[in-house]
Amino acid sequence: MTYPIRQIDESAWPSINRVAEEAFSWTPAPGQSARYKAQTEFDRSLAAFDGEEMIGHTSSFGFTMTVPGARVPVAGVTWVGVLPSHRRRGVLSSLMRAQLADLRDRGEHVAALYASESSIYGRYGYGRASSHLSFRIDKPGSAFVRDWPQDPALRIRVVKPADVRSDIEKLFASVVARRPGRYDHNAAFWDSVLGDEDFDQHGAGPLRGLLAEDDGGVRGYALFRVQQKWTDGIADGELRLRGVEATDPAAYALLWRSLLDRDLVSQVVAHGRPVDDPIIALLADQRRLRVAVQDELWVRLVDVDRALASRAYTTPVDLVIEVEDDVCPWNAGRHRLTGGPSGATCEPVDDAPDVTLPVAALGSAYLGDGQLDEHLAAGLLREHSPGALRALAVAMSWSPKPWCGSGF
Ligand SMILES: CC(=O)SCCNC(=O)CCNC(=O)[C@H](O)C(C)(C)COP(=O)(O)OP(=O)(O)OC[C@H]1O[C@@H](n2cnc3c(N)ncnc32)[C@H](O)[C@@H]1OP(=O)(O)O
Repeated sequence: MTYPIRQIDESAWPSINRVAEEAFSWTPAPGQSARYKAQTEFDRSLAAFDGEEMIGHTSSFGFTMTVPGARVPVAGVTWVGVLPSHRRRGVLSSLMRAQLADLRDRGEHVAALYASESSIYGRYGYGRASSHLSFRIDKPGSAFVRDWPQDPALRIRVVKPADVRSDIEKLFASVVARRPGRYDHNAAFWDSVLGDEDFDQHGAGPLRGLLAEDDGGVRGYALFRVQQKWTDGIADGELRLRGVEATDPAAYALLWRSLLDRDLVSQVVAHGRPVDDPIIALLADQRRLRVAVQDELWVRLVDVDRALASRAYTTPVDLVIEVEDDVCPWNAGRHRLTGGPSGATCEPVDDAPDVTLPVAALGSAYLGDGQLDEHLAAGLLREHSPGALRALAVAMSWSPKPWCGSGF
């Protein structure tokens, strides 16, 4: 049985909400549903119907995202859900195909998402494009290395985050282009983070903030909550990091030092941090960082030629890539990629291929995470010209490592 898919508008919000509440077993906090509605780009929303009943939904945000050497439009896919009554009947597959075709019609060539489960999106040509860390640092033993960067001009200011919104927005805008995977945050994003309407859901008090600044202005901020706790009469609080950004290493280090030194706190817990977070190098005893790694962004090249031509490459590259793509058949075939640090071209050709890759492998390498190396070592990719895959893997890798840091 197939279920028709239609673009929807704002009037469908109660149905979208219902699909999300049931699919995710989600109970919106007061005000949360209205906020999500305000963020939804209805002209980018598609739904599947069984008669009059909405049974599945997907949407996307129109982002500008940093990629190696450039900033490009990216569809940030979100709100994907299918009613429990209609699971495993191909509804998601139909929605994904319709969404990718729609993005192509709009002239958008890259899609990205955070997956609720990592086994879902590979079949639609998405590849794991970045990873992130969750970690806990116990305060005792959290000393920094002896030569950690310190700037006597810097000072810490305790703030209520909503009161310094423009400082926070400006600071974030100044760092967003530094690392692939980061996207511009609009007013609705900051409303949601700094408005802190659902703070009681976190069980750790309101959002708190610190600014690192000197006479010239703000050089960094940290956002966090603190869960108060006493164990056997001893202060045992937990500081939960929401975000920390800085323009320079000294400001970053000072913010972290202030978080780790907070009174009545025995540990700092952070989720969704970059795999090369400088805090790792700052800690003198790195075993104090109890860490877990997980997939973060999944990337899909909607239009292989335009996507590959939109980024820069670490080393010169000139290869014919044969792409396998049964979900977006317009991508299937051979493409010559010619490029280097200052840009690239990519065009369809009939020449003999140097490598054959599933489109998901290109998605996983797109932001520079070096995933092609892993796929190569795992024996998952085919090369026809010896050394071609290694050359492509090196060219597509990038420093710093990609990281998004803000789920959507
Ligand atoms: C970007 C985001 O929004 S991520 C959020 C995704 N949504 C959720 O996690 C909410 C809860 N889950 C759901 O709503 C649904 O189960 C969905 C959206 C994950 C799947 O929807 P369905 O309509 O059941 O998927 P559909 O029937 O099209 O399945 C297609 C294929 O994916 C597989 N699949 C579906 N869900 C999952 C899953 N959670 N894990 C692994 N495989 C899955 C199916 O087995 C099927 O495999 P096949 O192609 O080999 O036959």
